[in-house]
Amino acid sequence: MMAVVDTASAVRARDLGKRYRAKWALRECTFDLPKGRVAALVGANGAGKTTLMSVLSDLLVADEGSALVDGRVAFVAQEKPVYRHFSAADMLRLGAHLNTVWDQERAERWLERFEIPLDKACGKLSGGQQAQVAFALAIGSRPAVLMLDEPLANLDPLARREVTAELLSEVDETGMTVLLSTHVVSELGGVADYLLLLAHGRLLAGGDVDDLLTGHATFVGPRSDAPPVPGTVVEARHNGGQSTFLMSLPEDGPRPRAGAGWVEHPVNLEEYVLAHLGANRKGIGA
Ligand SMILES: Nc1ncnc2c1ncn2[C@@H]1O[C@H](COP(=O)(O)OP(=O)(O)OP(=O)(O)O)[C@@H](O)[C@H]1O
Repeated sequence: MMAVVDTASAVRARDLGKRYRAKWALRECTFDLPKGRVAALVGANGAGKTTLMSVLSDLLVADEGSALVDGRVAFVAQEKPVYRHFSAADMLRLGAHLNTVWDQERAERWLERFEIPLDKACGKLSGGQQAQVAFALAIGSRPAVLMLDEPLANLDPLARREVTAELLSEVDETGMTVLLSTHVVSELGGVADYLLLLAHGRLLAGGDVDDLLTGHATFVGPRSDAPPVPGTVVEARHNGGQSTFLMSLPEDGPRPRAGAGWVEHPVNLEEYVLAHLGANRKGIGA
């Protein structure tokens, strides 16, 4: 992967595509991820999240398009690989040996923070604890861009909250950029400030979370086949005498207002993601 010089983007992808034999797993993927952000990569099973991260980390070669990453990348794969017979301390020694840049204190601090024993064989740690060792290794390598494939998957709810909080403070302290894939959309609020939404290998939406959410609204009112404002209906639900429309509002012109009887609500990140994924469930056809 070529390094980007003098740009505000940590990752720049242009028409990125990757196929496994004849089947495209990623197609026409274009986005700029600004530096210092925590970006959530979200999509259904098989949407192409791991493929995208693997291409950005140079583990896979793209079949079309280009990707530029600014600086060193650390990628923690879904399986959170650690050597079973190595202790956490051994893993950190390995990290120090393998990485040209290594911050032992930072890596140790992560393990201490999550009370991971340093001397126990990783094979005897729980899945969540092994994940913490893999995170500590990645953090210790002081990456410019940290990519985490399903970092929250093995963690209990409290650990999920603590890991995301720690990641935010690492971002604050180091200015690194984080790209994390997850299915735990309900816990992204206040964590991710950038969203990449994938469906069937294509990018449905990419951008600043606040911008994306501001451009959407939910309207609840009397049962109706048509929405109360112009725009694109992302999701419509009809319940008894009531209709609910989650709308993507027109980008140009003043913000539309619904007529009497309709109440407008802001859309949160989870509602946004679920509505868009639901709308694209049937497939796009690569
Ligand atoms: N090594 C491979 N060989 C063939 N097809 C593959 C391979 N890896 C992934 N695929 C296919 O590519 C598509 C994207 O897979 P990918 O693992 O990137 O999705 P994902 O969004 O990470 O899924 P999940 O949420 O289940 O981890 C899927 O259709 C998958 O079956």
